[in-house]
Amino acid sequence: KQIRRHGKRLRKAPDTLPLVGNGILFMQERQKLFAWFTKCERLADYETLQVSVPTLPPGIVVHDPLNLDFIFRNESLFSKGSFVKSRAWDLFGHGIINADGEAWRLQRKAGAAFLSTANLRVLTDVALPRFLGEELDRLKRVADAGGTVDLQEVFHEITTRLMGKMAYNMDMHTDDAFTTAFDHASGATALRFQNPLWPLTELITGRRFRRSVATVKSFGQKIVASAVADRHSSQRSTPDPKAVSDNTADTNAEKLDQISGTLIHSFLDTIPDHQVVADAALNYLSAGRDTTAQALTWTFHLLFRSPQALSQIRSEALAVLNSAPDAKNNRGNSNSNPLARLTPQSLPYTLATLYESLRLYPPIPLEIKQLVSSRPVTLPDGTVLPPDSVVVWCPWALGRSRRTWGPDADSFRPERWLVFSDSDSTGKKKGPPTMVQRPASEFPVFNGGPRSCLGKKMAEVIGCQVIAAVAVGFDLEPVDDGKGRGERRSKISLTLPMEGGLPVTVRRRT
Ligand code: HEM
Repeated sequence: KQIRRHGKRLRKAPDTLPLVGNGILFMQERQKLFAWFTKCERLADYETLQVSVPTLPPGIVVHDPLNLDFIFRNESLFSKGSFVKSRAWDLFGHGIINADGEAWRLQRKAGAAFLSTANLRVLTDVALPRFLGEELDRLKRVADAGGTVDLQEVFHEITTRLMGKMAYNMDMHTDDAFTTAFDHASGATALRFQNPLWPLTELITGRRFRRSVATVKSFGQKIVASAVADRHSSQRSTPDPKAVSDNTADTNAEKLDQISGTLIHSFLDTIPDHQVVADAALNYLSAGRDTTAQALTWTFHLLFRSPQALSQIRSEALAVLNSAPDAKNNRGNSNSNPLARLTPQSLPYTLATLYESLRLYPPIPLEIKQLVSSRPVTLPDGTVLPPDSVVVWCPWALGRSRRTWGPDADSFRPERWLVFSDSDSTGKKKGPPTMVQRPASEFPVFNGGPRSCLGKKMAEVIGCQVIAAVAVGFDLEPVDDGKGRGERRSKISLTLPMEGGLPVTVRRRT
């Protein structure tokens, strides 16, 4: 079907071939696909382009922020649809990433309670300093032995342990069978979106995928069984976050224990079917841990090539660590770990660095929605979409848009995220900077509208504390494996893992 704007056919995306349309192009490896989306964005200058693949519904690639804003605001029209759900079903099942309606609402509500301000405070003050501290000790041991370590794996271990303890009250690690199985299943699911013949292909190559999904699902059941056992032993229901924030006399360990398992217990309180609870748990685990660990990995990849930014992060963090603890925020009580003072509020340059890295390397680099309406819908630019149309946007390409970000869109420049409200008579900037706020339609890295990411604040907290602590504590040097400091690739996945990890040598800083 031809899609039209103001009565005229939409321009086709570049490299569209007769008969096969963009079918062969979409099967390219993902780095080439990202480059192609970037090329589309630059050619289109915000214009909506048509894409087509034989046997699939008609599709468009969206670039205009006005269109994206409309899509976010009309979430009930532009949802996952059968196009996304059928491909993601095996891995995500009834979980929030795939769910609509009541099932989605319940999981979103439970997630919002889990990510409450009080819980994030325990994350900043207790849980993160504990698990980050253990990984910092590991880095020290590697440094003393003169060895190397995969930084991506270090970050993954921190986010896995955090989510494991806080959400499920479980001791989780990255070297388990679940992680390997999930990585494989995520890659195979991503391939389903690129290959229109996936049901046939999987008849031949799908065995490992099915095994991986089975391992993932059985891990979901293990999470549920552990929470049910927890309930029986302690007669526990959903922990009350207020009890934590109100009682400053509690020790840190008590605070963490009180909130541990908040998420899974609130699922068990509200969702009767344990299979749905297991899917919900697995979805949150993948949404929370992989994205954040990958964001940290790409941030350090960028910092290795920008010594000036790295040194600014170190100065900022040292100034915070060397200043008097902030009694008002209770960051200086005897319970507090100094790492707890490394927060997004105290580290504006570090937060800007995280955002700049997310702009260039968005952990969810491609988004696909489907028009679920029995009637055509007109986008703000006049594009008339027939029912079932597939709508695609590429945060990877939109983050590199020169029209949105300026001629230096390809450059890593954290300063672009900071504004100084005050400058002296010589024009020198005074006072602390504030973060530039970009609408989700221009910076869709955390999605927008009612289904925007629930964990943005959690990601900011983890990002700032980890980046600052690692930068202050260590000199890291990427291992010269032929790739050195050059461009790195992402391996096939629904998210953006760095292919081959980020191996580094480690030296302690005094
Ligand atoms: C840098 C880190 C992160 C990035 C870039 C990110 C990005 C996103 C994006 C793009 C979506 C929409 C995906 C879709 O189309 O379905 C999303 C959804 C979601 N994210 Fe995040 N995320 C991050 C970290 C987190 C964390 C730490 C959590 C905490 C558990 C989290 C929880 C969720 C949840 C629950 C959803 C589903 C929301 C819904 O469908 O209502 N995310 N995230």
